[in-house]
Amino acid sequence: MNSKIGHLELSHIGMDFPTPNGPFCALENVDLHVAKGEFISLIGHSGCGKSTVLNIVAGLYKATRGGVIVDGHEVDSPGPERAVVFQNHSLLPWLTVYQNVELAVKRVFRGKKNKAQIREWVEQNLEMVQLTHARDKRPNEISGGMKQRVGIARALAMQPQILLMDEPFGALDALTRASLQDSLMQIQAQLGNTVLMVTHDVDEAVLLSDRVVMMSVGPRAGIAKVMPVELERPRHRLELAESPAYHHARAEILHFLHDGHDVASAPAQAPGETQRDEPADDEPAVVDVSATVAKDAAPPAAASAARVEEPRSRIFRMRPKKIANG
Ligand SMILES: Nc1ncnc2c1ncn2[C@@H]1O[C@H](COP(=O)(O)OP(=O)(O)OP(=O)(O)O)[C@@H](O)[C@H]1O
Repeated sequence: MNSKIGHLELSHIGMDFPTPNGPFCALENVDLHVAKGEFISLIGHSGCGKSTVLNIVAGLYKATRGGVIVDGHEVDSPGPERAVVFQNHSLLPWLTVYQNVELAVKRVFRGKKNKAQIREWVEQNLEMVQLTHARDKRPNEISGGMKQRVGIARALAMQPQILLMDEPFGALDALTRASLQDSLMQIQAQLGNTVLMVTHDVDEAVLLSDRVVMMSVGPRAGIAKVMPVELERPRHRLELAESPAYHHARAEILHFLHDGHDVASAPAQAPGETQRDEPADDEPAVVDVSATVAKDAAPPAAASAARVEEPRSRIFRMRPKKIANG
């Protein structure tokens, strides 16, 4: 990998989604500079626009305003320098573990690696996520954690300068999640990829990130706060459980989420736009509130996963979004 590349810039990004009631402004003025090799987590209440930001950076969505710049060049479509890992691992079910990784490697390195080099590279990446023993199994024969490791191996095998992860460990049990988080920290330390990860997990954000980017609640969501995580690397979760700096960082995020950063922080509605913080008559409203975040705001002594499921403040979500397939 070229060690000088991987700088990512989100410049004044705005995103309007068309809806039957007019455009819905999901994001407004999202600005972020990510240095090469930096690990950034995006955190915020459900529906605030985290995945939209990630999909725009991946080139799966095109921003309505502003744009994404990678190493000085604007990008608005997917590219091999930006690999995506989704929560649902999106493997091809008829291919083996080996073949799923091989397919991506062949696409990226066609004409640059010969057959033997491709084989060696696929094997090396499977070894990195400790899946050599399962190389000939198909996705339906392996566990969720293993599938997610295949997705990570496949993404890393493309040698992306930028790794984009949308809740990559969200569907896994706590032990598998912890083990994959540790592997990711080791791999990233080794390869120096720039990482942008969406998560709901406060502990995960603090453990893995150099900076945690906290988003306001939409519509017109944006970056409300950026918190540097000043914990030395390599990081070890058991040692962090004793670290006041770790608990301080964790508490800062929990307070941010608990305090709610919603429409109050949004500018006035633009002419011709439909305000979408109230549901249309035909739209099922997901209303929540309450205790879930408050529960997480308890003293973090256990240092276990604190997932923020729903906002404290009353919000309405739009109808189910389309799923982006990478
Ligand atoms: N394709 C789409 N069409 C219309 N609205 C969309 C679309 N995709 C997302 N939205 C809306 O944009 C807002 C941001 O959605 P997004 O999925 O980015 O939020 P999120 O923070 O990732 O949510 P979660 O944490 O629940 O996954 C939401 O109100 C959502 O309903």
